[in-house]
Amino acid sequence: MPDTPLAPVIHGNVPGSFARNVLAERHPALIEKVRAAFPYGPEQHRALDALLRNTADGVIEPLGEEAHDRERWDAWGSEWFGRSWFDAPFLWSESYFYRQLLDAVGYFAPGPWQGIDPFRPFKQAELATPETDAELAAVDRLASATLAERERGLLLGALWGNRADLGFRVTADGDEPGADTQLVADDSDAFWAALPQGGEATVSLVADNAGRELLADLLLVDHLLAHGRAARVIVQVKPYPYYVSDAMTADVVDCVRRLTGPGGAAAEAGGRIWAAMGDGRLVVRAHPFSCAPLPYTDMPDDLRAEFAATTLTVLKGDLNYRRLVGDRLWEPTTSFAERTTYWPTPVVALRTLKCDVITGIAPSTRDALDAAEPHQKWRVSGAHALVQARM
Ligand SMILES: O=P(O)(O)OC[C@@]1(O)O[C@H](CO)[C@@H](O)[C@@H]1O
Repeated sequence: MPDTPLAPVIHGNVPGSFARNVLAERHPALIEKVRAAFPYGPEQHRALDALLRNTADGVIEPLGEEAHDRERWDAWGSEWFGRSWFDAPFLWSESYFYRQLLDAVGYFAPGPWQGIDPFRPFKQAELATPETDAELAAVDRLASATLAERERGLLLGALWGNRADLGFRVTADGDEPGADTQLVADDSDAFWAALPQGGEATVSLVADNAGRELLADLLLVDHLLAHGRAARVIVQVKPYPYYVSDAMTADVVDCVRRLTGPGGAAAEAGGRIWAAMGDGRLVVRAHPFSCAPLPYTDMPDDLRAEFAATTLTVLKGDLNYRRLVGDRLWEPTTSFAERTTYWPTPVVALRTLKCDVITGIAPSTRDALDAAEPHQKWRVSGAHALVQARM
C-alpha cells in the first residue's frame, strides 16, 4: 500500500452524516418494506420487530451457535459485538445488518423459508417495469450505431444502471437520473484500450445490483465477447441476498431469461450469453468474501489468485468502490491509482456517487461540485458518476 496518509474510517455515529442516516432511516424502512412484501409468519414478524429495536438502540449480537458462518463473522469483526450499531465502522455495521435481516426471515435456517430471497419481489418488479422494456428496445437502436457509439452506449448503460440500486431508492428523492447527471471522472478510453479486439483477454466483472443494472452489465459483457475484446468473462456475484438488490446467480438467470424474451437485438444478445455460459466463456462465481464487511485489501488469497489470473477487473457500484479504495473520508483528490495499487490486475471502477467515499477527481472538479451543491450533496445524490481506471 502506498504512502497516502489514511483518512478517517467512516462510522455511523456522526450526527447528520450519510452513514448515520442509512443506519437510522434506511435500515428501519427496509425492514418494513421486506415485512410488507411477504406473508411471513409470527416467528418472522417477531424477529423483524426485534431487529428493528436492536438496530435503533440495542447492541450488536453475535450470530447464533448454529449459524453456518458464525466463525467467519467472528473473524471478520467480533470486536464489534456488544457495541452500538452506530459505533462500528459503517461498512461493517451495514453488512452485518443484512446478515441479521436474513436471519430474521429464516433465510439460512432449515425450514420453509430457507433460501427465499427477501429482496426478490423488488428485483423482479424492476425487471417488469416499462423503463426496462424501453432499455431493451434501445438495444435495437444501438445495433445500427457505429461501433464507437455502441461501445460508449453500452459502457454508459452499465455505469448509469448503477443508479438503480434498490437500497438507494428506499430513501432517495426522485427515481430516475435527471438532466444534471454528469461524469466526475471518465477514463473510459483506458478501459477500451486495455481490451483490444482479438487480445484474448479474460475480464473479471464484479457485479453490483440485479435488475436493470445487471441487464446492462450483461449487454456489455456480451459485446466484449462478441467483438473479441474478451475471450472470457468471469462475473462475480453475491452468494446470498445483500444490500437489497445485489445480484446473485438466480438474478443472472432471471436477467438472461428477460433478455431472451422480447425479441430483437436484446434477445440475440441473450442467446449469445446463454451460449457463452454453456461453453464456459462466461462464468459466474460467488465467493463468500463478496459479502464480507471488509475492504478488498483484506481479500483472501484464493480470491486474489482468481483476480490475478485475469487481464482486467471491472468493479461495479458504490459498495464495491468503498471496498476497493477503503471506506474512509478521503480528500476527493486522493489518487485513485495509489489507492488501488494492491489490486492484482488493472482495475476499472464504474459507479454512481451515492456515499461519502470519493477519490481521484481533479481539484477543479471538486471545487466546481462543492460550489454548485451545498453540503457536498454531490457525493451522495446519485446524480454524478465516474469511470476510473488504474492500468
Ligand atoms: O453498491 P451500490 O448498489 O451502488 O450502492 C449501495 C448503496 O446504496 O448502499 C450504501 C449505503 O447504504 C452506499 O454504498 C450506496 O448508497
